[in-house]
Amino acid sequence: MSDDPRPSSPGVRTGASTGASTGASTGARTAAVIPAAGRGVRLGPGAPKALRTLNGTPMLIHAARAMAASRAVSLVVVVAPPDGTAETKSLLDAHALPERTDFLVVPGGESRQESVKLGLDALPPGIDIVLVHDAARPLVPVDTVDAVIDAVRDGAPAVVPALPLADTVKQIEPADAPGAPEPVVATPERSRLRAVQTPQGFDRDTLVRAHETVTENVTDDASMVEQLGLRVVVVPGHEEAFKVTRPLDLVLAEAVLARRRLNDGF
Ligand SMILES: Nc1ccn([C@@H]2O[C@H](COP(=O)(O)OP(=O)(O)OP(=O)(O)O)[C@@H](O)[C@H]2O)c(=O)n1
Ligand SMILES: C[C@](O)(CO)[C@H](O)COP(=O)(O)O
Repeated sequence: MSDDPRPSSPGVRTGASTGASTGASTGARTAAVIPAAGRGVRLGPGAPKALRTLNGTPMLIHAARAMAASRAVSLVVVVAPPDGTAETKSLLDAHALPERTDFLVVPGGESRQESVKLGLDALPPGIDIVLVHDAARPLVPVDTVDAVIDAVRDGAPAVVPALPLADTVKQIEPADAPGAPEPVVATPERSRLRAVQTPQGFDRDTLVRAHETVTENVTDDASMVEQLGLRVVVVPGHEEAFKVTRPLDLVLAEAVLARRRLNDGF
C-alpha cells in the first residue's frame, strides 16, 4: 500500500523545461537538483529506477520530499528520464509535496554528469547554493541536508556528506586473463577513507564552472570541484542516506520506512 494516500495536491507547481518555474524565488537562495534519469541497470529489469516504488511511493517522490523537507530549499529541479518527463510531472502533481517549494522537471542525459549539467542549466537567477541529490538516495534525513547547506553557507565551496567505511578496502590491478584472480597492489589506510553520499552542496558559481571545465566522466560532482583545485569538505553522512543500487537495497529501504512508521507511532 502507498504510504501517501492523499490525492493530487493542487499546490504542486511543476514548470516547463525552459527553466521558467512558476514562482521560484521569493527569497529563494538554495535549490536542489535531483538527477533521476538513470535506468537502474544494477537493480534489474523494470521501470527506470527513480520511478520504482518503495512502499507504493516512487523513489523520486521520496527524494523530492527529502529535499523539500529542508526549509532552506525553495526549488527542486528534477532531471527525468528523457522519455519520462510527462510521467514525472504527473507523479509530482499527484503526490503531496510542501507548498512552499517549487518543482521543475527537465529531461536528462546519457550520464549522471550530463543530467546534472542539464539541471544546472535550468536554474533561474537568484539561486546561490545548489544541492545535487541522487533520486537513488530516497531516504536521506533532513538533518543531513541541512548540515550540508549550513557548511556551504559557512563558506565551503563544496560539501559532501560521508561515512567511515565498515570494510577494509583493497586496491587491485586488472586480472591477467578473464576469470583469473585480481592481484592486490595496496591497502589504503581505512581511517582516512570516507564513503561519500548525497546531497552534495555547492556554491552555485563553483559548480557551474566545474561542469563547464571538467570534460572527463566522473562519478560525483565534488570530484569536479577538486579538479579545479578548490576546497571540498566532508560533513557527517547518515546510514539511511544509502544509495538504492541493487535488489537487496530495496528490501533495506522498505525496512527503514517500516522502522520510521513504528517510531512515528502509526
Ligand atoms: N544518465 C543518468 C544516469 C544516472 N542518473 C541518476 O544519477 C543517480 C545515481 O546514479 P545510479 O545510482 O548509478 O543510477 P543508475 O545510473 O540509474 O544505475 P545503474 O548504473 O545501475 O544503471 C540516480 O538517481 C540516477 O537516476 C541520471 O540522472 N542520468
Ligand atoms: C554521487 C554518488 O552517489 C556518491 O556516492 C555516486 O558516486 C554515484 O555513483 P554511480 O556510479 O552513479 O552509482
